[in-house]
Amino acid sequence: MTTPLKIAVHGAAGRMGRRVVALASADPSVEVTAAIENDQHELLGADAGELAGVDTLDVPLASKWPTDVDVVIDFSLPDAIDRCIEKCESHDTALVIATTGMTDAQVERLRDASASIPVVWAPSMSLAVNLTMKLAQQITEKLRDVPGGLDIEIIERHHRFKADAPSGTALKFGDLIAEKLGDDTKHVHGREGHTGQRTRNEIGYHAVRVGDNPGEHTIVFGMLGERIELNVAASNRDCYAAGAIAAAKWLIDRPAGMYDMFDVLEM
Ligand SMILES: NC(=O)C1=CN([C@@H]2O[C@H](COP(=O)(O)OP(=O)(O)OC[C@H]3O[C@@H](n4cnc5c(N)ncnc54)[C@H](OP(=O)(O)O)[C@@H]3O)[C@@H](O)[C@H]2O)C=CC1
Ligand SMILES: O=C(O)C1=N[C@H](C(=O)O)C[C@H](O)C1
Repeated sequence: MTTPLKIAVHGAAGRMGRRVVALASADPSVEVTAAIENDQHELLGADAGELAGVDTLDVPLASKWPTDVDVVIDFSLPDAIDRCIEKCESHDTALVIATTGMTDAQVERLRDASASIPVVWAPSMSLAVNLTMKLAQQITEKLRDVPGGLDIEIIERHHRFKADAPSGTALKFGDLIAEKLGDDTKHVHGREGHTGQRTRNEIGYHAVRVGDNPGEHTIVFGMLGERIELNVAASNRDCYAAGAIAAAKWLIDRPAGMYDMFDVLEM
């Protein structure tokens, strides 16, 4: 039997961190060896397995950076990202980064780090979401020049606790669609007041925050006379956690570089 992959979960007490710990603890090919949290967290010292609702793992929630780790899986906050990148770089540890809402400077920093460590960065680790992104690109390509014009709007729905808007996934859908629409695409966030008619080259974004929705994206392709709507909705967070663990396993054999879930899923 091969040695399990040693994983550290960054943001381990969060909604996503707990699901990564739970799924990883049921997978014999990986082992959670560290659970990282901020140094003020009220649950520091608690067992990561118990927090995740599974067996005791003898892995305490800690803020100190671990040394003996193969891959860090991050689901945290933009404020926590700089340290995470710096530590992975200095410890030569592969990094799966799932946090959304990073600044442009943080993305640049991540790209710099990927010169020396392998990184998977994706706003959605879900297989279904990534497949839907490809479908959205295909539909855009086919309908782009339809007589009467094509209007594309992105509606995302998430739980009331989400801190960033629009979702990282909605923004990625928009970027991928814009690649097919052309360079003059405008990204318009919500509408209010006397906006005038919709222009031809815009993508509209609408962020809905309701209850405990774990993530839903609808891409509307509106034409004169008919409409397509692509909808992809999570019913729980395990699609993201499973995708992140798959990314960690895939990443361990890769050279330094910046990868995404299209690479992991071979799409
Ligand atoms: N790519 C993907 O597939 C997905 C991405 N996400 C993204 O993942 C991120 C986390 O989501 P979610 O789990 O719902 O959020 P939570 O707020 O539930 O979890 C974030 C965790 O990170 C912790 N944290 C804060 N600061 C630090 C630090 N310095 N070091 C380590 N941990 C820290 C938080 O602690 P505290 O509570 O004390 O602040 C919290 O426990 C979001 O950006 C979200 O958009 C979510 C789902 C899927
Ligand atoms: O915060 C969340 O919950 C999610 N965030 C990610 C995003 O911003 O795209 C992914 C998923 O939709 C859940």
